[in-house]
Amino acid sequence: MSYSLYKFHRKPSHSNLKEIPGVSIIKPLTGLDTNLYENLKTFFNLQYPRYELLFCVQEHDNELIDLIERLREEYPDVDSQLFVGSQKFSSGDKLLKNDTMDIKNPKIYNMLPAYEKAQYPYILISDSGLLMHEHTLYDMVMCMTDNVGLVHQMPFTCDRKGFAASVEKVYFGTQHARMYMTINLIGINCVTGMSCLIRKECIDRVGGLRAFGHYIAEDYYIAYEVAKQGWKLRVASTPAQQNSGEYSVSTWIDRMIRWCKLRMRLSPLAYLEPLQECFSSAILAGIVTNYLFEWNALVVAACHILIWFILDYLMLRITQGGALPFSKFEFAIAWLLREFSSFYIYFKAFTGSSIVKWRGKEYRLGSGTRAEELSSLPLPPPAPSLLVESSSSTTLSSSSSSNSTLPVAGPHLLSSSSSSTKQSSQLV
Ligand SMILES: CCCCCCCC/C=C\CCCCCCCC(=O)N[C@@H](CO)[C@H](O)/C=C/CCCCCCCCCCCCC
Ligand SMILES: O=c1ccn([C@@H]2O[C@H](COP(=O)(O)OP(=O)(O)O[C@H]3OC[C@@H](O)[C@H](O)[C@H]3O)[C@@H](O)[C@H]2O)c(=O)[nH]1
Repeated sequence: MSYSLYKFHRKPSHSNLKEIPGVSIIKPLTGLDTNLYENLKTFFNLQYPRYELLFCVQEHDNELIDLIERLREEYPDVDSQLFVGSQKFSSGDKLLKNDTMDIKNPKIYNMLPAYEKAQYPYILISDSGLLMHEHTLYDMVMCMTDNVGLVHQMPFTCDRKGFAASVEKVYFGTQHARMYMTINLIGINCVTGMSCLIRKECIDRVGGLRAFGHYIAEDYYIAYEVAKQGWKLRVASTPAQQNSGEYSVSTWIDRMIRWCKLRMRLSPLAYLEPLQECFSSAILAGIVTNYLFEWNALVVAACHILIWFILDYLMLRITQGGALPFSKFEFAIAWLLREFSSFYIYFKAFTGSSIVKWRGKEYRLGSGTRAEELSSLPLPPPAPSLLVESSSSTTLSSSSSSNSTLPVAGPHLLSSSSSSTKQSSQLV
């Protein structure tokens, strides 16, 4: 709690904006979410001197493309490009079908062409459901001091209507925030890839984003690699504002089961997670104090739960940085539901199959979240080349990939060499 209080919602230090490096913001998109227009719009309004927006549409979707085009027309001064999935890999490119066959992570697959085109030294991987405050990019860059290689936002949520939104906010602002901040405070890699500002050189050094394509938990491996190269990982001063329009308690539970399955394969410590929940630790505290001091176990457990509940409320207020959008009564109900549903989530993750469903596709998780897809990714078509639509013109580009060595199983990556060249020419 103290670390969050120290970390969050602080004003960034002032510095000479001209010295700030450019940022290539990669937005992997899969579908038309209710809030997508509103969310993407915030990226065109960022108060930052030099950035480009690289939109990646996984599969051809006219409505989604129209929405992005509308925004790009509204903001002609913002440098942006659109990469459409079905047109991105071609026989004409050096990034050939065979080179992409080993990429199982669909988010990585989707982002590849944008990464190849990114022109700035920093890249920001930013998930589709995020809304960004106009100063957040600047704040994140300010956190990227000389020894820092990756700045990540702790996942949190915007204020949205409905009980499901309250449950999500309570989860991300209490249990998740507590663990996320604690683990980061003690310097262990705990990075969620929802909103990550990364020095591009760190990724280039291992052959580009494709080097992480084997794993579903690409975020963990990216952070692992950055740290291995001697850089520090830092939590940003503002939490990520998830603002997806499609949410419900069951969607949240399914997502948490998927995340838990990932963590189980990243660290055996994940199996101890149930022990750090309020009710299980209350039972343990009751038993232990009864054994040691003969205290009344029920009273100890009740006090434990009450104190925990109050501290969780404070933690949520700290993460929110202001008033909550629901009453204390609603907080209590959402908190109880969150606490009890956690055991269901652990049970399903620990005892369920190794298959996870992500955006309609299924993947079998192997060791270290190494993935084997059960429903295939869209294969590269025999089209002439990679189509890139830029804000000023439409260009035909050929991109190249590296001859990188890909990560090995388990939470370790092998360093590899990389070489990449880029060319582009006007479309006639
Ligand atoms: C007696 C109590 C023992 C408590 C042991 C607690 C072990 C906790 C382990 C993990 C909790 C992490 C929760 C953070 C949220 C991560 C969200 C997430 O799942 N994100 C995934 C999807 O984006 C992502 O791929 C994973 C990222 C990081 C996973 C980190 C796993 C290693 C954790 C090792 C922790 C040791 C902590 C010990 C200290 C308190
Ligand atoms: O098939 C897919 C799935 C997802 N994505 C993109 O990946 C991003 C995250 O997807 P979701 O919002 O569905 O999933 P999550 O929030 O659970 O992802 C999170 O957990 C898993 C990690 O690997 C991700 O880095 C992290 O963002 C979105 O921008 C989405 O559009 C793809 O581009 N293709």
